[in-house]
Amino acid sequence: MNLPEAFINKYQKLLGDEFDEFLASFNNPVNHGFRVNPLKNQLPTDLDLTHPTPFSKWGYYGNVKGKSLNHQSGAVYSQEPSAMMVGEVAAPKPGQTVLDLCAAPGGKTTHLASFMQQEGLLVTNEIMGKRAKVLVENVERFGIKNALILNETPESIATSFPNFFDVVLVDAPCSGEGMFRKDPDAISYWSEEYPIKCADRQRTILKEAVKAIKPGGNLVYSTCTFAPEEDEQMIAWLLETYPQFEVVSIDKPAGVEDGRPEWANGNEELKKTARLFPHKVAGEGHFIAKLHLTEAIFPNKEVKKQRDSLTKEQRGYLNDFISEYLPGCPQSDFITFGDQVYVLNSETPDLNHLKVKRPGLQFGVFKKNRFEPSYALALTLNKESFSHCIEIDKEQWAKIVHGDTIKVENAEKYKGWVLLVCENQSVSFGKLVGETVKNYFPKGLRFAI
Ligand SMILES: C[S@@+](CC[C@H](N)C(=O)[O-])C[C@H]1O[C@@H](n2cnc3c(N)ncnc32)[C@H](O)[C@@H]1O
Repeated sequence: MNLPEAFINKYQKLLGDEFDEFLASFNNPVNHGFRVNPLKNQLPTDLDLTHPTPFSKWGYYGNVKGKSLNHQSGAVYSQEPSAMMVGEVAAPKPGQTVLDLCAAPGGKTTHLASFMQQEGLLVTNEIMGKRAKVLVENVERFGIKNALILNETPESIATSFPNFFDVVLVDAPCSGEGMFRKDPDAISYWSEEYPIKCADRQRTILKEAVKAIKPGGNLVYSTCTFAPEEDEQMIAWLLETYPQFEVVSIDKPAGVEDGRPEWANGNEELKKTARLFPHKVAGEGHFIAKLHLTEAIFPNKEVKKQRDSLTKEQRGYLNDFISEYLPGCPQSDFITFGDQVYVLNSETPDLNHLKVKRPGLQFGVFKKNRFEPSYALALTLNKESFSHCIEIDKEQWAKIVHGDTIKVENAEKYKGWVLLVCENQSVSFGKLVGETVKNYFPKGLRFAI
């Protein structure tokens, strides 16, 4: 691998005797990984689950194809193995308020949701419009019901959510040195000054992120770079600027190292942070810090709640659908954006002035005199929660994701919405007319096997 000379010189000085081993690791193969989805009631099929990663209880080494049932149904999420440690350090509890500030494509968001078990509010935000779209797709595929998805700046998040979250994750945009082996293109962006520029941006993001943490809450900061400017030095700056934070010790699996105080201001507390080096663990380079906010930094402001916004007529259509198809579904509040209807989480603040991609789980859409359930809803359900399910085989699944209609034999004498289930994973809604299942797999997501 062709690494920049300035990069080599920098780490030769910093790492000393360790440097040769570090450099050699760039020629080793990349480790691939995936996490299984505990929000689905079924483990994936056809996947080797005999090589767990040490970084997450849901993590395994191995490769998952994008055009596979396991990926499409959200049974798994492909993630670089050492990146799995970030969610594990954050480990939010069900019922908490959680912010993933720099979230796309959604690796950490789906991991945080795995801990939350659909309870509490997960605000997941991505500043770049195109990347926010991918975040939506991944949140929906994973079957997350409690996410509010935003496409905002950290400033506006801080304004709308003052002292609000129990857990804030800043998985910061960084110089990406830890990903050089996995994504050699990242090398072309690198220069000696790049980590310093990235550190400036990270400070700007963190100055906003701290405003959104509740006293008693935790901040998790992570990067995928080795650069001390973006890692230990960033935490040293944070502790000097906001003495209300204390560093929380991170449990480290074998090979994960302590942060290096000598690469910052010598503050021994920095040893509690974690460094993942590719010559020490089977994964790429990462840095993780966890900080506890002991008392408020900023005065408290009241946050207005978002209200249910269904008309009586819309409520009627929804109740009809729920009583026919979702008998055990608990009573929820809903919010409409145009014709689209979303489940409203009780913690959701007033959404005015925010660029909202999804105010909650997309439930469906009102069309003239009827209600049509969404693909996102289908992926949160299982055979037990929907009244009409049809089991399809892999061949039929391939037709569904391609956008074709399928025929089912011995369909019950029944017309209407059906949840299509393949190998115990919900894959889409369809509509049964005679023996034909009309395809409702979203046009924008269709693919050929
Ligand atoms: C390391 S990536 C996040 C990866 C993601 N957490 C995951 O696990 O899939 C950092 C993200 O920060 C976003 N970003 C870039 N500049 C930003 C800024 N000024 N403020 C907030 N986010 C920013 C990038 O678009 C990118 O999606």
